[in-house]
Amino acid sequence: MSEKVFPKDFMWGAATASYQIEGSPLADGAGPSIWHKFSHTPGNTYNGDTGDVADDHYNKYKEDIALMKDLGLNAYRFSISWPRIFPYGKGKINEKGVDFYNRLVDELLKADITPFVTLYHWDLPAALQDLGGWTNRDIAYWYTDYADYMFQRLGDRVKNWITLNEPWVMAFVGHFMGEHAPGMKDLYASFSVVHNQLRAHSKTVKAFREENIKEGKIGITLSNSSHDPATNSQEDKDAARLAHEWTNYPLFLNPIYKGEYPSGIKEYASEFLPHNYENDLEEIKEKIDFVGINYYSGDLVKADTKSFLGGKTVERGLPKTEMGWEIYPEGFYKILKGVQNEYNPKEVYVTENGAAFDDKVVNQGVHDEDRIDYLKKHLEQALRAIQNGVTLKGYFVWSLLDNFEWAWGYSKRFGIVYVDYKTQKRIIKDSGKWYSQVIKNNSFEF
Ligand SMILES: N=[N+]=NCCCCNC(=O)[C@@H]1[C@H]2[C@H](O)[C@@H](O)[C@H](O)[C@@H](CO)[C@@H]12
Repeated sequence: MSEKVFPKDFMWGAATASYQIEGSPLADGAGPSIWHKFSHTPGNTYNGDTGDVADDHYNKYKEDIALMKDLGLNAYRFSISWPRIFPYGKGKINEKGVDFYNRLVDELLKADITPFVTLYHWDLPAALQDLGGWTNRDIAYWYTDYADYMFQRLGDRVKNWITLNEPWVMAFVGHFMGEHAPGMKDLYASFSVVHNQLRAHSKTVKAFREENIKEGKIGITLSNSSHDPATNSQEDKDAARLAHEWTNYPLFLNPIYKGEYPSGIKEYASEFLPHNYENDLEEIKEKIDFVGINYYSGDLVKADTKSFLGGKTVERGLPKTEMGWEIYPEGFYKILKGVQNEYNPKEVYVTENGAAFDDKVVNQGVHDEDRIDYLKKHLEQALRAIQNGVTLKGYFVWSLLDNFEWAWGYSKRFGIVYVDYKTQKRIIKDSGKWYSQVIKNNSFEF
């Protein structure tokens, strides 16, 4: 393999999420999600932005799939909105909700685009939050019933499934920092949410195996930031390792692959884990087919007794994206290589990588050289990882379209396609044209 070309059959895609792009959150019998309620609660999002319209993808999906085809994508990662299927989370089924995803999948297959379906990308049915949401142990059953129903309805055409998107962010940003739905600030709740997501994930993997979906594969998508010690001191090294075990893939892959939480979590955070959590570990240890890795940035960690798990992040002084995240492509390699070394997964997919920049339309175009530079530098590290033994099979850029960036609303643009929210017009950015060339050449050099 030449040093700049990706393996033959490497998968090139783009990723999105239901609440961030679809709009029409309550259309055709759908129930409200916790993000519908959170964004409609004053003060929770920038400018009071909500997902009521977003990219209007619920109505414009055919146009957007034609865009994906123009770009030459051979895969597309999207999420299903649970409350469109089960408006109250369980019980009554909303056929019109199922019908939307049936039409979406059929249109993708017509365009020769492989669907990668995320079953949960944070939009929990609000009715389940009223019962405690992810802090209620019974959610493992409610979620598995929902997932199994989707396997039955779409499994004949959808072969690649992701159980959960970024369970760490949902657990801690949503239940400890309070900046995401459901807006809780309770460390004990956060660790219960970690544990119940793992229980739900593994029960669902078991149900998936029983559905016996021909050539079906199932995995999980995890958020990661590359944490390096601020100095060579033992305190900083220990703090960086703990930050890694807590916020990155080990918190979930250790239980899934090894049947136990990372040693640092057991040593320094066991008081926050649910009572008798050990009784669930055997069941959580359920084989998966691939690991999904999300990566955006890296940071330095400095020992700090006042911070949770004794470490605080400090900056390197590197250039930043519009999110204020430092651009650290080497960290991408470290995370990918680390997953392979520690768990040796059969397959790895980059399920999200991308950046927000201050995109402007100039002469009907968006000349986002900064995003091209970011993507190129990260793809170089992804190829380096493959050349060093990482079983990386595909890459999904975040995101296809500018979209609702959670608490930041529409103020941050991650798309390779610009969305004019006043007119809903799409404009392929220079980065989208560049990415289209990457796919055509299977290389970032052409
Ligand atoms: N470990 N750790 N990390 C904390 C760092 C979290 C950084 N933000 C993300 O990962 C979210 C992910 C989300 O899937 C998508 O829905 C968001 O739109 C993107 C962009 O924000 C990214």
